[in-house]
Amino acid sequence: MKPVIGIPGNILTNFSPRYTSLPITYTPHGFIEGLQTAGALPVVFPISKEEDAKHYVKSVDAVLLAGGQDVSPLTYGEEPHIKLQDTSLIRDQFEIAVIKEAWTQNKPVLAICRGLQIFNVAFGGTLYQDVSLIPDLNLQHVQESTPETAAHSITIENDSWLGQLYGAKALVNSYHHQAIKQLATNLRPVAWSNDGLIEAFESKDDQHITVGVQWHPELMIHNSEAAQGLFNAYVKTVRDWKNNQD
Ligand SMILES: NCCCC(=O)O
Repeated sequence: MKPVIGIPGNILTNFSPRYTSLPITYTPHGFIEGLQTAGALPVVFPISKEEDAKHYVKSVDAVLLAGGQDVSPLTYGEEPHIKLQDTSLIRDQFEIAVIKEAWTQNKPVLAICRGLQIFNVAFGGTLYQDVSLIPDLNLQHVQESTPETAAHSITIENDSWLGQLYGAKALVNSYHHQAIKQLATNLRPVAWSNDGLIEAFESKDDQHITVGVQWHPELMIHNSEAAQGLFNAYVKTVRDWKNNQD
């Protein structure tokens, strides 16, 4: 059986000047294609009431958290900095409910870019609202080159899921202006950029399968075996985990 992977979606309100009153529920296609190529069945969860999160999570084998808007600082007790960009509090609230349910139901989670950031916030972590607020920042984290191009290197913990996949070093693209400040206590950092930003985390305990990455593998799947390899490895992990549950 192919594993079913739920992706909390987003709402596009301005997809066409002719249809301004026709909001569209969507997720970027790279996440769909990466999972389908890896042998999974992706489904999109529409932004919904928080109490519905448990039903959505129960209906799938695993979750993928996609990229998108900035996480609202109201979710981690801060006021909006002047450099904060577009936010969606209803998306944040539903995704936090999905994340907590996935943790409670012990379902694997792959969290990408904003997904990594909101997973961290869901369990009490905080964010830099803009990378310019980070002391000693010296890398381009919003790359000027095209998205399928790797922009900087990361150093990876050997003793981690990502380390098993990539080894001690990898090249990644970079499209984020927010970043992890305080990491949630149930997570451990497993990859860093050369200027010290957390580029990936995993769960601290052995019971939960959680992988968060700050880069965008879904934008590199046509150009990088390593990028599609992340989706392949995640789907294999979900399939193995599912077989162990049966
Ligand atoms: N907008 C939130 C995810 C990417 C970023 O940090 O810019």
